[in-house]
Amino acid sequence: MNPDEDHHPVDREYPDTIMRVLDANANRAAEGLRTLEETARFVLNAHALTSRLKTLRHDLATAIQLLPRMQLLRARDTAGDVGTNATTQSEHQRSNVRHIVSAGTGRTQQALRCLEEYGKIVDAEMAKRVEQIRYRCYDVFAELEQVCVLGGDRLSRLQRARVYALIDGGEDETAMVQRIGLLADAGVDIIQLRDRSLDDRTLFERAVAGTAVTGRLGVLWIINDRADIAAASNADGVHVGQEELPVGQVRRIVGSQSIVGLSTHDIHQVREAFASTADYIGCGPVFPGITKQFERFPGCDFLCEVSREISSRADHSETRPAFAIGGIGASNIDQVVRAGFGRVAMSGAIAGADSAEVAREVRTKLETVPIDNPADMVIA
Ligand SMILES: Cc1ncc(COP(=O)(O)OP(=O)(O)O)c(N)n1
Ligand SMILES: Cc1nc(C(=O)O)sc1CCOP(=O)(O)O
Ligand SMILES: [Mg+2]
Repeated sequence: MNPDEDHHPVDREYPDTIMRVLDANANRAAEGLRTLEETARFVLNAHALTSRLKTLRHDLATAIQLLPRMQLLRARDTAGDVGTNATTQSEHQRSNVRHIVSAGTGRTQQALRCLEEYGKIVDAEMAKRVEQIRYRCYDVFAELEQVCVLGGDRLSRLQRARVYALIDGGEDETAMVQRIGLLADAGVDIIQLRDRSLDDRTLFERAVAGTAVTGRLGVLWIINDRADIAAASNADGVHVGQEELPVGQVRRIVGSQSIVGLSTHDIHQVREAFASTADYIGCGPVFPGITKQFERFPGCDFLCEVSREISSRADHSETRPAFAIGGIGASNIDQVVRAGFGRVAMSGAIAGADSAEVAREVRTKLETVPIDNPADMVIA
């Protein structure tokens, strides 16, 4: 349908008062949905939610087309609207993203209800469609608010993270928990459980124990390779490699509130990762190390390429935090820093008795590199 044409069977003129309510609330609902969609897209990186909000916005536009558009426009009288000056103090105050979301969801729901009630006078089909949209909004909005609290908190901690430690499951659970405590005290921001020697049940139990202790210590807890175990143990996220389950499928298992990390070994993989729903990338291997053997080392040249790629993208919502990985420790951290990296992941270097000193020394060097904090968002 050409939106400029008025296809409504205009066998009657509706009062301007009714048309003004419909016109104002159609605009209000569409604007509210767009605000929420932009939040899901640019602030929260919540791709599935973004597309659900977009579909709702399009369905609303289709329903509104059932109204006599010319009558709506003729009735519009913004200058004569006594409500335009009747603003409240709270309308001008949005201190954080969560605040924007709760204001947006509330406004949109109210506008949809008005559209539905007044729409019944003009077009019953339109009112019925809006009612369905309102019901769908309840679910999507509930999820959006949860992502804001949990996912938003995780993402903002990820944005600030510099030191990422990979650990195994230890001799037993107590030993692993002690190790986590020591690393957290040394300022490590993220800890990954990477242990391919444990059976699934033991890995799951270690993952659950890690979720509890890292939650208390304020450290992010990531499970290597296993989206199922990350989801079952309520970990903060999962890390996968290029030969493992694709990020989109991992996302289906862990949901939009979890962190998903992806390994990259060349600049094409980095660009692909930035176009995916991955929340961060590992870049390596930089140097030979004791944890894993490699045939090829993209090294510091690769890190320089990634740094250039990130700084060339003006819209930082199109990049992700990047952690250099592979053989990194106190002895070579200067080279990583010179390549422009302010974040690293380490395994072998933080496995010994001096792990806390290494973590602290590495962190001090990394802090000389500014890290982009794109949203710089306060999701309190
Ligand atoms: C932070 C981080 N970066 C890279 C990796 C490596 O993942 P992957 O390529 O899947 O190799 P494995 O660790 O599974 O052997 C990682 N685990 N963490
Ligand atoms: C598991 C792993 N993945 C890498 C990659 O480049 O993807 S490097 C690596 C080993 C990390 O341990 P260490 O710090 O002991 O070298
Ligand atoms: Mg892997």
